[in-house]
Amino acid sequence: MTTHWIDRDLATKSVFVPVATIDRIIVGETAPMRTLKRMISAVAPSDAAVLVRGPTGAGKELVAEALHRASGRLGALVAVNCAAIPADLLESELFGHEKGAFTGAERARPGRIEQAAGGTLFLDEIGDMPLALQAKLLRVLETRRIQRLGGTAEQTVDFRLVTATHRDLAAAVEAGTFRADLFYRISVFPLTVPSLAERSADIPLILGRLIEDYTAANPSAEVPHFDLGALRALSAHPWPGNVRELKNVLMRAFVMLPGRMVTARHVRDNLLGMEMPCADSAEVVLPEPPAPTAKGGLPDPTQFHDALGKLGDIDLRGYIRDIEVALIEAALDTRQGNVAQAADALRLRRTTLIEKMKKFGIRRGLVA
Ligand SMILES: Nc1ncnc2c1ncn2[C@@H]1O[C@H](COP(=O)(O)OP(=O)(O)OP(=O)(O)O)[C@@H](O)[C@H]1O
Repeated sequence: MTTHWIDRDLATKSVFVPVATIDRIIVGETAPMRTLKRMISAVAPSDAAVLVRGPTGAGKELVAEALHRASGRLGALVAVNCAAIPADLLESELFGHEKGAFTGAERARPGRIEQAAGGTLFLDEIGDMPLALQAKLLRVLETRRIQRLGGTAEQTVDFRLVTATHRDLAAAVEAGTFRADLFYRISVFPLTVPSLAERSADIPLILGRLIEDYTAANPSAEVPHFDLGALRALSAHPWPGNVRELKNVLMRAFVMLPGRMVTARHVRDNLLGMEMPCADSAEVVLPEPPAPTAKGGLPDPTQFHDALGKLGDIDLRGYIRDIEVALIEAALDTRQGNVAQAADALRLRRTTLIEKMKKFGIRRGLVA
């Protein structure tokens, strides 16, 4: 950690907030994500300006949300995407305007900076802010005072600034498109969100959270189940669009493979390659039972010794989950969706089976 991060605000106000608060917002347990969350926890309670860097779709906005929620600030989190608003409108969007300030300003309107009073102002894509506006923002950061367009009175505003960019701002300073003084002002505490490829071991966890979010918003959606091979294929993908791209892949799985077992081939051909899955594979694909078998057709557990020798490693929890899902679905299929009979067949209590079905998103036989 370099000392230029330690400014007065940070030194006097920083208290670590529990990482649990941040864990609820940002999913990820790999080393770079744990480090990022510890840094968020350390800086959140201070007033230090945070610059969030990272590739597109990696979760920079989520970091801003985590910083705000963990800050204890009672005001709102106000987000402005500097790249999405035309340059000539950005100034009035940020500073607000008085009635008659320009043609069409029929009413006075507070700006986004005012709206962030007592809270956090999140300026996304700050690297796209026009130079003239950069000078005005710098003045606000130095004086903590703003003036609406067409107004004469100044007012004091207390907000915490979080900015984000996928650009190399130091290079933009060199090129003369970003002010050096503003760069130092906004990057008191720089945070970097790693690309998804740098934390591919987090993909199953992130996928789980995205599925939860999707089913909360679409309760009747049938959840696709990713088998071990599918998870491996996802891990091998380079993810240029990061978590946003993973989210798109999952949306395709909900549309193309609802309630089905998703395999590595599905991932490569249908979800990343965008071919429609074959109609003849419309049924749930159960793993091939290897021979010789014990217990009336189920794989003999002694075979795992040989298999593991060849494989080298295995995601045990993922593999056991796939087996559980496949057996529960098979039991339900053969009992025409009757949960009580399927529970008997699996020697489970009915309530235990229902709990498992809810956990895995298996809806067959459950009353909505
Ligand atoms: N760790 C994560 N866990 C769950 N969802 C995530 C995670 N990271 C990102 N997402 C989701 O991925 C999507 C993209 O994230 P976000 O908008 O924060 O990225 P960004 O880096 O700000 O993108 P951009 O550079 O385009 O502004 C969002 O829907 C977000 O909720």
